[in-house]
Amino acid sequence: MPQSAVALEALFAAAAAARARAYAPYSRFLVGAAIRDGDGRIHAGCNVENAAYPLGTCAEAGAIAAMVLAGATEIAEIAVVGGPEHGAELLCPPCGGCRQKIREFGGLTARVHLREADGRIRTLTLDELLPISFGPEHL
Ligand SMILES: O=c1ccn([C@H]2C[C@H](O)[C@@H](CO)O2)c(=O)[nH]1
Ligand SMILES: [Zn+2]
Repeated sequence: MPQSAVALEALFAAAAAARARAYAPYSRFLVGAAIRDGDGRIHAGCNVENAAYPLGTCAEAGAIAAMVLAGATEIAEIAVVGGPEHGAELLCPPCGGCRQKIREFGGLTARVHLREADGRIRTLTLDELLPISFGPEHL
């Protein structure tokens, strides 16, 4: 079934609103992510950096934590937006660690939506972003 453009717009709007809350005083690269769970609910997160640099967390991790706190454990789709604080939005693909975190709750079929600098939306499955991956069913 083709996805409604309105529903996708709502997911990107939630990701952009989360990005506006990002705490990124060190990289000054602001990221927002929004998940639609298996029940259609949206959960968002932003990156949160730390003076002890490696302790910073990605926006996707924040959105996953919000989803789990809300009682959901299935990622149907996730939108990610990012870019420098004082500059145009850029394509912001999830880092390797975030791909694995999405894998935990989204399986191979979770859809990952990214937005190009020109506004064009690119959609990939988790399996395309993280082929031959390790997941909960291996244990
Ligand atoms: O998947 C990613 C990759 C990077 N960042 C954040 C981490 C850091 O705060 C900033 C620059 O790496 O972007 C995310 O939020 N998600
Ligand atoms: Zn990440």
